[in-house]
Amino acid sequence: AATDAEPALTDGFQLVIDALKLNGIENLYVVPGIPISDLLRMAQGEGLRVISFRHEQNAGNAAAIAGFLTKKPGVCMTVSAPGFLNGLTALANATTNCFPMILISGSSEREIVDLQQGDYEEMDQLAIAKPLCKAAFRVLHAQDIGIAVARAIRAAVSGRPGGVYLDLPAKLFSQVMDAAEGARSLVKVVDAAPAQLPSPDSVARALEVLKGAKRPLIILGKGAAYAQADEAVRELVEKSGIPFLPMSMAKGLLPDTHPQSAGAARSMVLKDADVVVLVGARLNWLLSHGKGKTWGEPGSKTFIQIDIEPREMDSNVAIVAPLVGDIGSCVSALTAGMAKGWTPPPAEWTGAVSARKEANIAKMAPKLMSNASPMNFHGALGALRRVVQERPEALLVNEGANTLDLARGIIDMHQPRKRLDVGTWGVMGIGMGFAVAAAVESGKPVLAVEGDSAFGFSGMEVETICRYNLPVCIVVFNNNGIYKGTDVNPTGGSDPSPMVFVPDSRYDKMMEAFGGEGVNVTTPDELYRAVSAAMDSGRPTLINAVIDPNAGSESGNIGSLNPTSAVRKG
Ligand SMILES: Nc1ncnc2c1ncn2[C@@H]1O[C@H](COP(=O)(O)OP(=O)(O)O)[C@@H](O)[C@H]1O
Ligand SMILES: Cc1ncc(Cc2csc(CCOP(=O)(O)OP(=O)(O)O)c2C)c(N)n1
Ligand SMILES: [Mg+2]
Repeated sequence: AATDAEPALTDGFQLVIDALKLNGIENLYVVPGIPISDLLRMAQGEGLRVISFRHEQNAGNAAAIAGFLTKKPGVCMTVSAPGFLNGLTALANATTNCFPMILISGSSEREIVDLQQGDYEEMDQLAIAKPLCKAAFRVLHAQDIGIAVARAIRAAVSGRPGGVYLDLPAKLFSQVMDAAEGARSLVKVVDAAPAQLPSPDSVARALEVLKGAKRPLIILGKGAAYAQADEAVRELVEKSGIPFLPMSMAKGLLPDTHPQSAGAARSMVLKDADVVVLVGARLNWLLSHGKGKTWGEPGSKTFIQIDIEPREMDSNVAIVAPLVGDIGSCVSALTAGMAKGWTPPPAEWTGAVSARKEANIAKMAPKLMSNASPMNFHGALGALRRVVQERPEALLVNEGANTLDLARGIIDMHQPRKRLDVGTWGVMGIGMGFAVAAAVESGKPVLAVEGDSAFGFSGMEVETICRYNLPVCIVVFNNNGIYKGTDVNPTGGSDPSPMVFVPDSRYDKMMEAFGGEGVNVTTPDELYRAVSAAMDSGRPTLINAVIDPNAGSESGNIGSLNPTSAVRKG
């Protein structure tokens, strides 16, 4: 504090907190330890919400999905070296999925790292982070903290969002400077993610191509969900009359029950469409790279692509009408262009899509009514489908193989940004980090539908969920193993197959260990009632859903990606 003789002073601890608060950061997802424990105590004391995890990967995943949900960078803080490394998978996953997050890690002093003198948790973290994220910065002087935080925020959310690493050597925190000078060094970011308008020529070109379509299709990707341009997207779909196909985390942008949704006719529309409009969706492995039998006759497709990243165009196949800009600006420009004259797609196309969709829904319906016990995936997911339909506000977290692939098609979503899953990388372990941040950021109930293997990657965070008393209901689809629970050791030896777990285990007891609710269910009806009760109570709940170990298939729907040996028999 200031006295007449001495000017007021501030320090690195305070400047980091001030810089984050000045830029609207409210929540920190962390694992404490040297050199950030005091920083976290101070941050909490100054009104930031500090959510403390059991493993940095989960804190990082929480920050990443917080970024996806809020369009502000989620902030994860870790200790140096091992804590930093544990956060890297989440930082890389955020960058791959275009989620804005900032990983802030304490680190050793440069002079010790550069001479490799063996400090406590010594590592050249900045160099290691750089290839895995969108941008990486280090701060050596307290007066640079303000500009560094501003740079990190803008790097995370501008253009294609992604992960940013900010390296803070321990001695930075205790550096002292004049408080007034410190205040002047802070930077409040202006227009961090500016609208990026498409060129009029590119809009005209895209409209020309679209007008010539006989069987057009709109594919909505998680970029379209992230953009929060929901009304503009709805207008494009409904004004154009074009069928739409939502990618996993774009489900709910328009309800899956929307008359123009082609979700239940995915194979047909990908094969038969002639002009495809990609809206914030990459033509990567999830869309078979825009090639092969998924897409019908070679050369039978014309692609229009809306994306904020110009280099995404032609990544896999030629894009005849690239629209580079932000989703809202591009979609609104297209809709405005249609107002000057637009003919909806031929009824034979929209009719054929609807007919196929209705037929597929009718074929699936009886499977979802299955009351078999032990449950199969369809019966269990039929019950959860009803819960989500009755509770459209709830957020749904989903990971696993069969548990993921079947839930994606069976559980309809009714509102935007409610389905949060493994995304582009198909990474296991996002579950509990996503569930915590979904509850913290939205204040809404969260339903996490987890394969038993997937749950195991982040399961220790049930204690975190209990500690903050979060409204999270975890359903573990317990089929005793990875993909199935039936694999056996081919030698007949005492070791179990590497693909199976302790049979008939009770994950619900884990939640009870920390004061949450644990329930064991063996029928879809019991599952429906237990989840409904959990959502009503808002209490941390884990439901152990017993699934028939025979019910699954190897790797869910992507078994074809597995290499097979040509020389080994059987
Ligand atoms: N605000 C935005 N405006 C335009 N494009 C965006 C925006 N945010 C993200 N994107 C783009 O959206 C795309 C998301 O693609 P992807 O992650 O493959 O979605 P999905 O897996 O749902 O198909 C990325 O290429 C990214 O550059
Ligand atoms: C970080 C990481 N390590 C391993 C893997 C490989 C994998 C993909 S899916 C999966 C778990 C499937 O078993 P689960 O029980 O969850 O689901 P179900 O089919 O319903 O039984 C693994 C281990 C991935 N994707 N990421
Ligand atoms: Mg399993």
